Amino acid sequence: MSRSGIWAVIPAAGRGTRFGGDIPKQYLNVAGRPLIAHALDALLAHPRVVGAIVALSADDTRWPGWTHWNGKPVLRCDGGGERADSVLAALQALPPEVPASALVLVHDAARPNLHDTDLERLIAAADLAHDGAILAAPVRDTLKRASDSDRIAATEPREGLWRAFTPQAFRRGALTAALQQAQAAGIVVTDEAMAMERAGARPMLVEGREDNLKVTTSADLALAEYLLTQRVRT
Ligand SMILES: Nc1ccn([C@@H]2O[C@H](COP(=O)(O)OP(=O)(O)OP(=O)(O)O)[C@@H](O)[C@H]2O)c(=O)n1
Ligand SMILES: C[C@](O)(CO)[C@H](O)COP(=O)(O)O
Repeated sequence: MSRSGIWAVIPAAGRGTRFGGDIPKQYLNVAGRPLIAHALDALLAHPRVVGAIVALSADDTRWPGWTHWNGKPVLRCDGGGERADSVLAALQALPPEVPASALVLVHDAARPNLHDTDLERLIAAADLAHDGAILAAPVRDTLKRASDSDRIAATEPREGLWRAFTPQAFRRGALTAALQQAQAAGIVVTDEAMAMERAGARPMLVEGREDNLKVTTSADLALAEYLLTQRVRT
């Protein structure tokens, strides 16, 4: 399998409606920097990652205009209505010389606490896995299905269930085709693996750190601040 340069694809065109507030959460200051900066740092620190493309809202006025990070190119493109549309737009906006066989790492701008050890393990798995690989963690809590009145309707079996994180690593061509197929079918996929699964792939699950959190609501911010501040100190 190709071990060429890897491009990071960062969906950052969301509105942060669950988070609230006037500032899109990807630009909130966490541990002294915008949330998105932490994701760029983690991805572009890896020697195999040669550049990043960031999908932004067409009316984004806060993008600082970064064109390079850690000496590597940072491109931007317009995102879309759904996260999957933003990822597809970014894949299609990558430089044409990026081969279809090149690995891409799709990582949420809202996940600031990616560790280099997780990234290295994901890339090592994706190098060998024809169907790609994602960071994830086994479900460790008991899962309840709610009734329409927010009472427990049932307990769901958790054996074999995992929570998907990002980055998710796939070959550019295969992921582009899978996302196009899902879009054409009117299916809104919530992660890249879902599109690949629909196309018949069985991506590898790579167990990652539980603190690879996604900042979704304001309650997540304090934990993100703590985790990132601790990293700076250590
Ligand atoms: N149309 C969209 C929607 C989301 N995202 C990005 O996908 C990541 C994960 O999405 P989420 O956490 O849901 O962010 P938002 O969509 O902004 O949040 P909400 O659903 O609460 O509006 C974020 O980095 C977000 O910016 C994107 O690029 N394009
Ligand atoms: C891609 C993802 O982070 C994997 O868990 C998740 O599906 C994103 O969901 P969101 O609702 O778009 O934040």
